[in-house]
Amino acid sequence: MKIIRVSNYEDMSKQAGKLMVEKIRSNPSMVLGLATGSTPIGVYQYLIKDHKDNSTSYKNIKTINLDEYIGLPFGDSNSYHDFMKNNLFNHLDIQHENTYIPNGNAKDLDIECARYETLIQEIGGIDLQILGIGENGHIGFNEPGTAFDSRTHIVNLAENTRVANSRFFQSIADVPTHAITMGIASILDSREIFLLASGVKKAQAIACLMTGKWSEDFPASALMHHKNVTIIADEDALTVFDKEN
Ligand SMILES: N[C@@H]1[C@@H](O)[C@H](O)[C@@H](COP(=O)(O)O)O[C@@H]1O
Repeated sequence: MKIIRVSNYEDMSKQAGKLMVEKIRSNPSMVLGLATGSTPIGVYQYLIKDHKDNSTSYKNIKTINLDEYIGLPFGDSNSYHDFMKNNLFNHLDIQHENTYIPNGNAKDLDIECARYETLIQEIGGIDLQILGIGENGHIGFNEPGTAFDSRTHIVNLAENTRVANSRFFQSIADVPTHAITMGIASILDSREIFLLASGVKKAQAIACLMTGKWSEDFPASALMHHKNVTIIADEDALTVFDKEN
C-alpha cells in the first residue's frame, strides 16, 4: 500500500481530485467506483470545479457506487442516490444512465444484489475505486466479520455505524437498519483503489490498517493484499500511527 500524507481535509481533497482528473483525462471512458459519506465531498467539489474551469469531460465516464440504504423512500435526501446527484452528478456532463447505485427499494433485494454484481462485470469492472473508512474499519457497508470473499449483499448495519451516520438524520431511529453493499471481493476486483481518511476519528482505523493484521474482524485489512492501493490520509488521521511508530 502506498501512502500519501497530506496536511488536512482540503489538501486531501485536492491531492485525490488532481490524481483522479489526470486519470479521467488519460482514460475518458473509465469506470469510477464512488463512495458517499463526508470524506469524498471535497474531492467531488474539486472535480466539479475542474470540470467548470478546465472542461474535463464525463460524457463517456461510467460510475458505480458502493452502497445504498434499504427502504429510504425514492427522493429521500439521505439516500445515496440523492447524495450523489446533489454532490456530484448534477454538476457534471455525465449521462445519468451511466451512473449506477444499488436499488434499496427493489422488490426482491437478493435479485437486486445479484443484478448489481453482474452489472459491475458488464460495464467492464472498476478502474478506480474511491473508498472512505468507517471508524470500525468498514469499507462500503462491509461491517467487521464480513467474509473477504463476499460479493454484493444485504447487511445489517452495526449499531456504531448507525450512530456515526445519525448526524445526517433527524434522529437515530430514522437511520435505516439495513443496506446493500458491494462485497469485499467486489471491491478488491477494482484495478486501483484510493482510500481517503481525514480527522482524528479515523486515526485508530488508519493505524490498524497500516500496521494491523489481516483479519475479517477489520474489513479494511482486506486491502493489504491488493496490489494497487493508495491511502491518502491527513495528519490528524495519522496521529495514532505516528505515535506507535
Ligand atoms: N457507507 C459509508 C462508507 O462508504 C463511508 O466510508 C463511511 C465513512 O463515512 P464518513 O466519510 O462520513 O466518515 O460511512 C458510511 O458508512
